[in-house]
Amino acid sequence: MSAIEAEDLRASYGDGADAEVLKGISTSIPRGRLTVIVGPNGSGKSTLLMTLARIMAPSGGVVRVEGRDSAGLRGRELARLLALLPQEATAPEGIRVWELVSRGRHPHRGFWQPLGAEDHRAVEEALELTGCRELAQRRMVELSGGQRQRVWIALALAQRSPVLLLDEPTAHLDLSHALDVLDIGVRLTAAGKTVVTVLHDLNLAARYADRIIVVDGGQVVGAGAPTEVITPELVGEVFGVAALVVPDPETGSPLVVPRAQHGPAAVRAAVEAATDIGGAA
Ligand SMILES: Nc1ncnc2c1ncn2[C@@H]1O[C@H](COP(=O)(O)OP(=O)(O)OP(=O)(O)O)[C@@H](O)[C@H]1O
Repeated sequence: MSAIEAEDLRASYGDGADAEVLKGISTSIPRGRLTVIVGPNGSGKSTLLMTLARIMAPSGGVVRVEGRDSAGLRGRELARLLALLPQEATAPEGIRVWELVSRGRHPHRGFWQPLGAEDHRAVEEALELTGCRELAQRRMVELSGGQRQRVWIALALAQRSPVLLLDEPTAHLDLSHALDVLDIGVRLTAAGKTVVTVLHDLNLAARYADRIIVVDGGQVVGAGAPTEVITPELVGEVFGVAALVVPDPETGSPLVVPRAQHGPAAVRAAVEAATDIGGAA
């Protein structure tokens, strides 16, 4: 069964046909798998996640989370099923890491209710999984961009919802930490959770995804296993980049290699050709 199903999902940031950003998305997110959403800047990926999480109300269509129509769920009920790490989260001024991560426990208790033993365990586990234990007493403002990002992931994990939506969780992370975050995603799916993440790096997407969903112009233009979806045609049509797609020699997952017509040699040749033309004129 699917963890999430969207049917003809629509969303707008204003009135009028031009304002529609999601233009009838129908897709399913398999339970217990890692699904990666890719697509060009501005294609609607964040809007899709926010609409699935009901941070943003859809203008049409249906979202079912764990079989339940999300429109009929109260905020706290939905938060117990699904956690969203938005692209740009802002921490309250002066807050320390432990306290911020503990806020992930709000859906499980009254706002003013003190944390119980289970809440403490969930926070500690989330800090451990994200390698943030040693940061627990630091203030968010003192951390590097990458450290902060891991704390935000810990906050989403502390919610202990079966479905986790992560909007570009590897932004600001160096390669090693990006791989760590995606490895956490795999570990979570091995434990039965459903993870959906937006990524820009097609090679990491292809390596980690059980399923890739490609969004372009507010519509799903491809979905399936990485080897089915990541093709030179798709990379050309959706991202406007001429590329070779070759199998990773170790894992077999598709590797996207931009063609030699992009890159310094090609740019220098073009500049030289333009200068020659200029000189001849
Ligand atoms: N608050 C807003 N008000 C008006 N338009 C918005 C708002 N947020 C996003 N948009 C527009 O909606 C479209 C989709 O934006 P969205 O952030 O969902 O794209 P994205 O695929 O996540 O982009 P990126 O890869 O750059 O993060 C874009 O055209 C964007 O300009």
